[in-house]
Amino acid sequence: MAPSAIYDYNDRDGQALEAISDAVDEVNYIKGKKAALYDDKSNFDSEKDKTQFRQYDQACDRVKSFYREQHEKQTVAYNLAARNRFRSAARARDEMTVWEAMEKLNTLIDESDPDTSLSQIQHLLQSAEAIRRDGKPRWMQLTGLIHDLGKLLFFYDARGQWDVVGDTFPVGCAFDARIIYPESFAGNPDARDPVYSTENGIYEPGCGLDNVMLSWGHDEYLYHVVKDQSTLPPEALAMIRYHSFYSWHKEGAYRQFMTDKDHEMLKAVQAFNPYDLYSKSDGVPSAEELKPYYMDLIDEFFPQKIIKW
Ligand SMILES: O[C@H]1[C@H](O)[C@@H](O)[C@H](O)[C@@H](O)[C@H]1O
Ligand SMILES: [Fe+2]
Ligand SMILES: [Fe+2]
Repeated sequence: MAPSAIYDYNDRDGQALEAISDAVDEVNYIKGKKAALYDDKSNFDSEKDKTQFRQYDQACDRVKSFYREQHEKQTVAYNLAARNRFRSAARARDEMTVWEAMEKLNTLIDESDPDTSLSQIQHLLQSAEAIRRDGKPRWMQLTGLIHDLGKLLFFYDARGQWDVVGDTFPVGCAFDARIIYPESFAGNPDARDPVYSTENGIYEPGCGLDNVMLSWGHDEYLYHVVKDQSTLPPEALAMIRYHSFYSWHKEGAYRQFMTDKDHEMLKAVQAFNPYDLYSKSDGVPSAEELKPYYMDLIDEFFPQKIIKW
């Protein structure tokens, strides 16, 4: 389908189709959500083949030097300090609506991303629209819309992009070889620490991902914001918190730390991932046209409207 056709339902027959899509959501809820959530016959209209995404060996120098810096600086010491700063900073850093946050984020160009040079608002709308197009529940559409809003951290309390964007990985245990550019961890002092460099490091097998410290960035930050201020379900929180943890959700690393609940959440994160990744080659959505639909969706799950960031 040509990109222009994808957004047809926003034009002439928009209202009728919106009613149908609402009804489909309703049914999905009643049916117990999961069947609709976890089927993976995705029907993306990408011009780009799926194998052409995340080709880090062919990525430009900007991406490579981003990851060198991130892998050298994300240490246990840094992660404890970042979490302390986050907790002690008198909330809030800022107060604004979700839509205002999307607009604020729009000036950031993500240096870690080899697959898109679009603005963040466009990436968020592409993800949400791909989820909506597949008839997924409203909470999941909203999750697509907001999943990268944690990148706002860049404007508040960041040392650079290296502690905001990019893939995440656990600190405090050995860096797995399935993380992209694993060789760049040689410059991280934790790789030579007698405890942090062991397979389980400071963790116990089966301790649960809740207890594993993932490299600080947009996922963890937004998870806390959304957990406290929205009515989104646990699957949505997991999609937000773990969407950048590719060595885990895509490559199968760090499975020894998981609990039964983490296995459930893994399915949700994996169901979300194609919408985040492959929608990057979809047509560019019109923020103005889509705004009314998503404003309603935001109101549904963020009761107090003005969010503390
Ligand atoms: O470059 C991207 C980008 O920063 C995304 O927001 C993040 O979720 C991905 O894991 C990463 O590969
Ligand atoms: Fe992200
Ligand atoms: Fe994303």
